[in-house]
Amino acid sequence: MYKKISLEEAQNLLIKNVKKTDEMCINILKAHGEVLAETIVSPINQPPFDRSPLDGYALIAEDLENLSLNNPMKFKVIDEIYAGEVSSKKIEKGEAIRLMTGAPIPEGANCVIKHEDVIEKEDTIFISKQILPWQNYCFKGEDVKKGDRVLEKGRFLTSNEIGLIASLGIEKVKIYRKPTISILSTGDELIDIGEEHLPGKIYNSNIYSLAFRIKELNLNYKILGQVQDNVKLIKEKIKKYIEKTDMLITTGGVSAGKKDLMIDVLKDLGAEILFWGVEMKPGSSVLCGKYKGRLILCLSGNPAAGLIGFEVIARPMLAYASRQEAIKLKYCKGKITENYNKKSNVRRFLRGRMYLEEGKYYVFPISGNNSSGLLSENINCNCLIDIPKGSIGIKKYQEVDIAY
Ligand SMILES: Nc1nc2c(c(=O)[nH]1)N[C@H]1C(S)=C(S)[C@@H](COP(=O)(O)OP(=O)(O)OC[C@H]3O[C@@H](n4cnc5c(N)ncnc54)[C@H](O)[C@@H]3O)O[C@H]1N2
Ligand code: MOO
Repeated sequence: MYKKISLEEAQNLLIKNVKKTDEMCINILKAHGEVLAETIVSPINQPPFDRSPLDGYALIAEDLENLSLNNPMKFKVIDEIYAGEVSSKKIEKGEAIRLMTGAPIPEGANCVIKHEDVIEKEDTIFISKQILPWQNYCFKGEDVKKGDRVLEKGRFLTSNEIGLIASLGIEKVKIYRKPTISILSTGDELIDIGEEHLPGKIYNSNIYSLAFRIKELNLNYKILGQVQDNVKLIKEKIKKYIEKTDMLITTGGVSAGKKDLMIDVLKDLGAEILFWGVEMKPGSSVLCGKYKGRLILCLSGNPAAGLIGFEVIARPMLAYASRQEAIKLKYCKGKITENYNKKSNVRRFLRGRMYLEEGKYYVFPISGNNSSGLLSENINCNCLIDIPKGSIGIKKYQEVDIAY
């Protein structure tokens, strides 16, 4: 018999034994939602040249020193530059160059005046508005300088980061490969959706819940389907797929029934058993082994128990292995909005719905006093209420620990 361990011990054992994924180089078109495995240092100045933020005229601001309303200053327009072009001319005293937004500011000029603020007459413009040196002037490198560290290793890549990387002309980046988690359900009673609903059989919902929960955590999943309660068949399936995945999650066959075979499967395979049983409810029936360098986490077949086990046991390890801060299990305190009378001689996770009101968290317990943990209770659930071992019940508005 194995001794049950605490949830924290189980979390730590998984983190200690999981193999982090390696780095890979990918095109930025594929990098959205990935974690950066390198620090991005800018190879260029951005913008790469001094440029105009307006459609207008570049000139020497000091040429406007004697300007007054009655004495507009006159400038000779010597060239015209569109964005994407460069002028070969240098501005001298009394000269201006017409330029469009984004065009490089020509040599000699130190400001730009807006098109709307000048009077144009053929090759001449008249200005009666004061403008200062460096006004309406965008400097080379004012966004990013060549050699700047723009993004640090470990940064999660959203559209903002990818846009910035693209602005520097970087085509490929190094990222941490996202782990793939394969999922296998065991149970003679299981049928897949689309199959005939024969007596005694139930639809395999676990595989769907887990696959899409993994997807919600921004990780890759692979559905291996379901297999009967047969040690040989389960072993064959695991052997066939284990080296094509980063880890395996199975459901079913982990408690004390005659067909709870997962312990035999792992032992027969020669897997190292990390633990069997965690001091919590639901989801205490959970087994974990390590085989061919990969974790095999065997969750309870009971849908509620398996999913809660996945959240509190597997998620911290998945956040660590994928280097995603955002998917870590988070904790806060909040006031429970109903009485919960059930005594608990073991730590218990209760599904709940938390909300924020006037800066304080409240949590409504979805699971009732005698709930056996039904799948329908997952609808509207956005957190778990963490009830400590030895609780004699919780009074309305008492403060509780919430995991989400
Ligand atoms: N003598 C004891 N019996 C049980 C104990 C115990 O301590 N002593 N613990 C009970 C608790 S609590 C749980 S939870 C379950 C855990 O059982 P398993 O994890 O071994 O899972 P199964 O027996 O295979 O299935 C449990 C339940 O869930 C249904 N199921 C299984 N797989 C799926 C699936 N993929 N999709 C939907 N539903 C599934 C299955 O038909 C069973 O009804 O053990 C208790 N017994
Ligand atoms: O381990 Mo069972 O999960 O308490 O429902």
